Formats: sequence, C-alpha cells, structure tokens
Amino acid sequence: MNRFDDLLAHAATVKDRHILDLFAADPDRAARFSAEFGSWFFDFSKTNIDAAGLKLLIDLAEKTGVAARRDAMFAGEKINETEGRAVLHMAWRNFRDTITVDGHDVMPALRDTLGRMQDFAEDVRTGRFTGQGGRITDVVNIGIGGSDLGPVMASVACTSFADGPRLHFISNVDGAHAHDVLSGLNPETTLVIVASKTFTTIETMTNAETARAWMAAKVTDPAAQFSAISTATDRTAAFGIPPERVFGFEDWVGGRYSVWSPIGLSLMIGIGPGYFAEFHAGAAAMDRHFREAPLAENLPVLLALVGIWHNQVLGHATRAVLPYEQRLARLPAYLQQLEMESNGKRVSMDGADLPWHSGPVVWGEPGTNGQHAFYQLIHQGTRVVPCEFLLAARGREPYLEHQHLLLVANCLAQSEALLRGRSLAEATEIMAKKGLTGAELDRQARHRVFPGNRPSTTLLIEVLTPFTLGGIVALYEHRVFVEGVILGINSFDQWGVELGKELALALAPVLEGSSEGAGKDGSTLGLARRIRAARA
Ligand SMILES: O=P(O)(O)OC[C@H]1O[C@H](O)[C@H](O)[C@@H](O)[C@@H]1O
Repeated sequence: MNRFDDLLAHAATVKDRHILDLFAADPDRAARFSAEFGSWFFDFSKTNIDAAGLKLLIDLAEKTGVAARRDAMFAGEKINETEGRAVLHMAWRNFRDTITVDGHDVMPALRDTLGRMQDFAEDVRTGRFTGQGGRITDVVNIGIGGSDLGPVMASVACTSFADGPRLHFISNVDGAHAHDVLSGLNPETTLVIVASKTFTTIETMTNAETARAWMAAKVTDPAAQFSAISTATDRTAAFGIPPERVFGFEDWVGGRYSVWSPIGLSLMIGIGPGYFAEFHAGAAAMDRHFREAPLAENLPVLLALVGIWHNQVLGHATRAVLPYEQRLARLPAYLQQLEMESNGKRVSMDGADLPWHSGPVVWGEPGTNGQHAFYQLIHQGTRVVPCEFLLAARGREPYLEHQHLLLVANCLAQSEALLRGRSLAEATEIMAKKGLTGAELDRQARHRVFPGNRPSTTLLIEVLTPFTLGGIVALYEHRVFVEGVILGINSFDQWGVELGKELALALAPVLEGSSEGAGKDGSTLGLARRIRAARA
C-alpha cells in the first residue's frame, strides 16, 4: 500500500478518456479547474483531472501533512534535516514579519544588510561610487548555480525596468566565458560582484581570480572595484574585499532560493532598489497566499498536485515549461535547478529508498521558438509531455502590441492543438481536397494525424513586472516544496552534486601528468591520455 494507490486506481479507470469529453460533460469545467490569486491565474482544466481525481489529490496533500510542514518551514524549524538547517529564504522578501531562528529574531540583521545593499546600489547607479576610470558602466556578477541563475533569469525578465549599468554574468569555469564577457568591457568602469554562498566554489573562485588579474592590468587597486556576497565573511576578507562592500546572509537561505537575498545585488543595481522591492513584494504576496489559502484554492499546492498527477500517477517523466514571453527565456534553466536539484532525490527523508519516482525532468524554451524546434515531438511523439504554458496578456511595448497578440494566439493555439488533435478523418478530408486518392491519400493522411488529448496548463498574468515575476518565482518555489513533502524527500539539500566535484579535483593531476590515476577506469584514463597528448 503506498500513498499513491488510490490515485493510481482512479487513473487506471480514466486514463483513456478524452479531456475534450470532460469539457463537453461540464460547461463550467474551465472555471472549476482553475484558480486565481491577485495577478496570477492558473488554468489546469486541459488535463485529465476530474472532480474525483482532484479530491484524491487534495486528500494526498492533507494526509502527507503539507500544511503542517509549511507552517514548520515558516516557523523556522530545521526542516532541512540532512544539513540541520532552517529554510527561510522567505525572510528576505518580507520585512514586516518577525522571524526567529534558534529563538533569535533574524530580521534586524536582514534589514541592516538590505539597507546597505540599497545604499550601495544607489551609489553605483548615481555615480557616488565610481570606478578608477569614472562612473560604473558595467557590472559583472561572477557566480554559478543559485548564485547565477536567479540574477540572470530575473535581470532578463526585468529588461524593460533596467536603467542602471549594464549587467553581465560569468558562471562557467570554461575560460571562454570570462574571456567573452570581460574582453568587451573597460576595467576602469566595471564593478565585479563575486557571488558565492560558500565562497569556495571552484568555478566562481577561479573566475574571480581571472577577473582580478584582468582588472589589475588596468587599475591600481582592483579590490576597490570588487564586491562580495557570501555567508562566509572570513573568506571574502581573505580574498581582499573590504567589509563595507561585503553583503552577508545566513545558511538557512538555500543557493537556488537566494535571488531575494544579497545574491540579487546585481539585479538591484540594474533595476534600482524600488523595483527590487516590488520583486520582493510580489513574492511576499505569494507567500501569504500559500500560508493562508485553503489547499483546494492554493496555487502552489495546485501546481504541485497537477505535477504529481502527471509524473507519479500517470508516469510522464518530463514536463515542458513554455513561457510565451521572451523575457522569461532563462526561466526554464532557472527552474531546472530549482526543481531538479530540489526534488531529484533517490531516498526519502529517513534515508530509505524512495518507493516512487522523484521529481520530473524539467525543460523548455520560450514560445514561439520552441514551436519551430521540438514541438513536433510534443504533438506527435509517442511519449506524452505535459506542457506548462506561461503567458502575459499584455506586452510592455505598446507599439508592438500587434506582435504580442500574435504571440498570445500562438500560445492558446498550441494548448488547443494538444487538447483537440486532428483525427484521421479530418486529416483525410484535408488531403483529399489537395487531390490525393487511394493508398497515397491514406498514407499521407496518417502522417498528418495529431492524437490530441495531451495535457497542458496555463499560468496567465496580466503583464510581466518585477512584482508579477516575484510571485511567479515564489509560486514555483512553494510548488517544489509541496511536491517534496508529498514525495517525502528533503528538497533543500543537494548531495548529488558532490561526487563529480571531488573527482574533478582528483583528475586535475592526472591531466597534468603528475599522477598515474591508479584505480581509474580505462575510459577515463584513455581520454586523459589523449587530452594530455593534445595539450603537450
Ligand atoms: O553559491 P555557491 O556556494 O558558490 O554555490 C553555487 C552552487 O553550487 C553548488 O554545487 C550547488 O549545486 C548549488 O546549489 C549552488 O547554488
């Protein structure tokens, strides 16, 4: 007996029916299977979930203790059990509440750091803080994973609000990344932000050294144009960054949940503290909704339950995230870390093998580009890929609103096509009109059949702003949390990234030729030999 049995039994009885029949049987289906909070509207009616299935899903959230776990998280309990940490990134976007960790009010220190960030951001933006060659024109954020993806994703999303220095990001240890970014910049007017929660991550520290050398070649005091963001202020000092430009945060902010914290400094400089506060406010609004709304009307809970239905119940291993919004181009990459690093776990909280599948593979690209690339498989491939469309009703450039209308039409058309499909009879009729007959008509028509009955959801906002973006990101964070609770896993550690890091360190001497690599497999040694020869 496992926690999904009732749902699996229900799914077995309904999985072959057509979602269109659900619409035909219930004229109110679209309203009944959607939910709204403030600026965010979530439609999950184009799925095979019916009233009985939804009830079983809500029951599942109840019996797995989602609400109690949520309250424990907001109360600062150490729900990240394998690291013995609280999970309180929400504190960084809600400065009204009092939040205590180990009986200690953490908010005064956060307000102090936020104030220092705001002052520094304004100083950079207004020219009170300058580089050694004048006003700061460019800001380079050096970080990776959660210290990169959040600021990159949000800065692209907030492009139309950016009026500060230009933002650039270096993450990959591949020197080509640092080269390509830095070679276009003037060291005398560039501010480098080294963003690393631990300040030990090899990629970030290597790129930071590279940037320091690049700057030292042109300015007398490179450290004067460096800032650092970390929980490890001893290490930032050792790197030579003066404390007034170091912005700290606590270990109860996970890397992939840290865009709200000082890790968002580059974004704050780009869009200004005012819009950054709106980004916070949108997320804080979503936090309140998550804490207060009944489970059946709770957007993060509903997104999670639809995810569970598709992955653990129906067995669809991947989910496509398809933003019809160019400025959300980096959202799929951001969500890959958020969801897959959080819920890609093989054991449950107590260390036992997970008796069901972990979270899904998340992937995607903005529409309409994806339509001309991989949608073929989504429409006619043999596997079902649940699709998650994100859409803003309005664009931000009034003079291009005619293009936005076309974008919206494409998004709705895709979810309609996935739902409706095209039958063999319809395809045959179309091809017959083109003059085909007989066996050729039959053959050609079969290639043009769309099975349809493919599930999708749509998250609709009115327009993309820092506020609505903040809500979207918090919505996904809490969705990941709810899925994690239902799966019984710890969504806040990431031990799965460690092994490769250790092996990479051990391989460096093999590549340099100073170690034989005893005990390594033949493939690794053979590749290392070839690489050594090519580099000699
Ligand atoms: O911020 P840092 O300490 O440099 O960590 C950067 C990233 O690397 C780690 O390996 C983790 O996989 C990520 O969760 C983290 O965001």
